[in-house]
Amino acid sequence: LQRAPCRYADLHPLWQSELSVSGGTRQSPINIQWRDSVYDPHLKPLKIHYDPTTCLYIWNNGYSFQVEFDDSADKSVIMGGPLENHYRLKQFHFHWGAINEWGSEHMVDSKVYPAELHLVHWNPVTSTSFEEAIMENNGLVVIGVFLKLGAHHAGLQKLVDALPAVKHKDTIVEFDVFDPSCLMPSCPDYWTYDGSLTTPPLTESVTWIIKKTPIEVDQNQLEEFRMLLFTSAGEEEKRMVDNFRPLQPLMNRTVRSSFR
Ligand SMILES: COc1ccc2c(ccc[n+]2C(=O)c2ccc(S(N)(=O)=O)cc2)c1
Ligand SMILES: [Zn+2]
Repeated sequence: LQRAPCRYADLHPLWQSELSVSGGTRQSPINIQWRDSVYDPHLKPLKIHYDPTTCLYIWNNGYSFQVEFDDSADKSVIMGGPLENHYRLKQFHFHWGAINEWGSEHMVDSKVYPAELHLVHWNPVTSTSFEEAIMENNGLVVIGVFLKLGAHHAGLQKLVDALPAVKHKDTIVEFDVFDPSCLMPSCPDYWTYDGSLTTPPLTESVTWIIKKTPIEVDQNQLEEFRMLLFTSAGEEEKRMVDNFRPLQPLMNRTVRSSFR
């Protein structure tokens, strides 16, 4: 199913500036062709250790809602998989569509999901801060998890219940204890490839780890995402939907899989 015609003029200002990054050779998102991915037996299982007390707050940054974590120590970290060392969790956010027929950034054999979760981590060994890591070659690791329409997701509901408090751009609400591991599918299988941020500054600093198995969320939960606004209080309301970047060319890249 092709995506809705994506007229750049309709795009949120954030994306209007980027029709393509001049000279980009490893841009994201991409369509993962399962049969072209290469099984790599050297890929280790991904190890995730998130400390729920490092969760700080939720905020609406004008292109998604984002949950920020205290990344001042190695408390919420990932390691293993394709990674040389551990990476610290900085934030997670989502991308979604106006309707269930589209919304994810990555696709699998051209299959698009209604939403996609991104857990953003940075390399504290090669960088002293997230902001610095954004500019480093492999400064960031983003874990992508597809959301599909299905059963109610109890763990996600705690997030959904807080969304009305961050309806408008630049609003924030405290979010004390939350373990994002509850948003990970139990299946360990993933694809991995070298890519970029999918919003400006679009820097080519991301090792992507895309989980093969989606998590299930129900219709009401997706509709709560769609109640958020791109706009600040007092501005003419623009619903926060279709905050995904169009597919980017694979160019000279191979997608590796952790599974046969
Ligand atoms: C230097 O100025 C910056 C730096 C980073 C910014 C940003 C604006 C939005 C998101 N970020 C991000 O950190 C960011 C952007 C995209 C993604 S994504 N969708 O996971 O590729 C993750 C994180 C501006
Ligand atoms: Zn994202």
